[in-house]
Amino acid sequence: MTDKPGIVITGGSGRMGQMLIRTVLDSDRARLVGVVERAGHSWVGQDVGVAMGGAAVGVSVTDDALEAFSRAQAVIDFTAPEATLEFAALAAQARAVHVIGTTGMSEAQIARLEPAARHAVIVRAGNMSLGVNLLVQLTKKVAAALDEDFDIEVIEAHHHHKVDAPSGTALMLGEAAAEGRGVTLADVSDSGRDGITGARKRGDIGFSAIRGGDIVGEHDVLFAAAGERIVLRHMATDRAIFARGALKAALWGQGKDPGQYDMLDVLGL
Ligand SMILES: NC(=O)C1=CN([C@@H]2O[C@H](COP(=O)(O)OP(=O)(O)OC[C@H]3O[C@@H](n4cnc5c(N)ncnc54)[C@H](O)[C@@H]3O)[C@@H](O)[C@H]2O)C=CC1
Ligand SMILES: O=C(O)C1=N[C@H](C(=O)O)C[C@H](O)C1
Repeated sequence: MTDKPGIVITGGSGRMGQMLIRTVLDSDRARLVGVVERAGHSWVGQDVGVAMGGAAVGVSVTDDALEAFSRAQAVIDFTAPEATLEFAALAAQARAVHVIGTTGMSEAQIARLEPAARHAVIVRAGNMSLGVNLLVQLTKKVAAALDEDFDIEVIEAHHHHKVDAPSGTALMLGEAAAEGRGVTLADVSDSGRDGITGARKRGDIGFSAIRGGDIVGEHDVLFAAAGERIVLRHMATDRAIFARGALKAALWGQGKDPGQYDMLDVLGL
């Protein structure tokens, strides 16, 4: 027997899934007790170590999420919005901490997490890295210090597989800028510009998205005024930063009261 928390990874074959599996297997603070994939996925039924091209690790990939969650203390979930909502209900049923890295959730989908959070700990963040969460706080401070003479634009770049825009991180940075300015992001958000858009509106917070190649994730917060510009930048070069943050969140959540938390809570920022 061991008292190290047992962790289940959902979406195990994905870019983040595989990074999370390696991170948990390498950790001396947690155990990998399950890996979940979609029903019908070629990995289901295989040992996950073998499926990843290496030696067996004694954990079979399953499509039975509830059975896997019932053996775990935490579920780390970087999949897709509707899958994450299903997993939230099941993780709550199993009373497992649910760490959500999935982005692209609508406001309505986020609201649907609330019932699960009454029974279990949910830690959700569009970016689990220390650097980005620090950048969130810096963005809030700079936005609070500057007036609307400075146009704020969040510019993000990601790999060509990414399906959502603006990125979850860009939205976190936009929210931070809006909070610093004392406004509501929904009232001032300007994304997806194309065609004759008209001049930039004073006070708007803009979003620009680049998609290409294998870019892991880059985010600039630009404060542009007449005669000067400030740029706050984070560049991710390795997905391990997100996986390490997610595992930290899974461990931090043990024994916490049910509810919704984010990485600022986990990192104490
Ligand atoms: N919060 C953070 O720090 C980060 C968040 N992300 C987000 O994580 C998510 C996944 O990103 P990637 O790994 O690049 O995508 P991916 O497409 O490589 O992986 C997604 C995985 O989820 C699986 N999946 C989908 N529906 C499922 C279901 N119902 N049951 C079980 N598995 C299911 C897919 O089969 C796939 O293996 C995206 O929303 C991305 O934006 C990515 C990196 C960092
Ligand atoms: O899809 C990704 O890859 C990433 N998604 C997150 C986001 O939407 O911000 C975090 C990171 O930038 C990588």
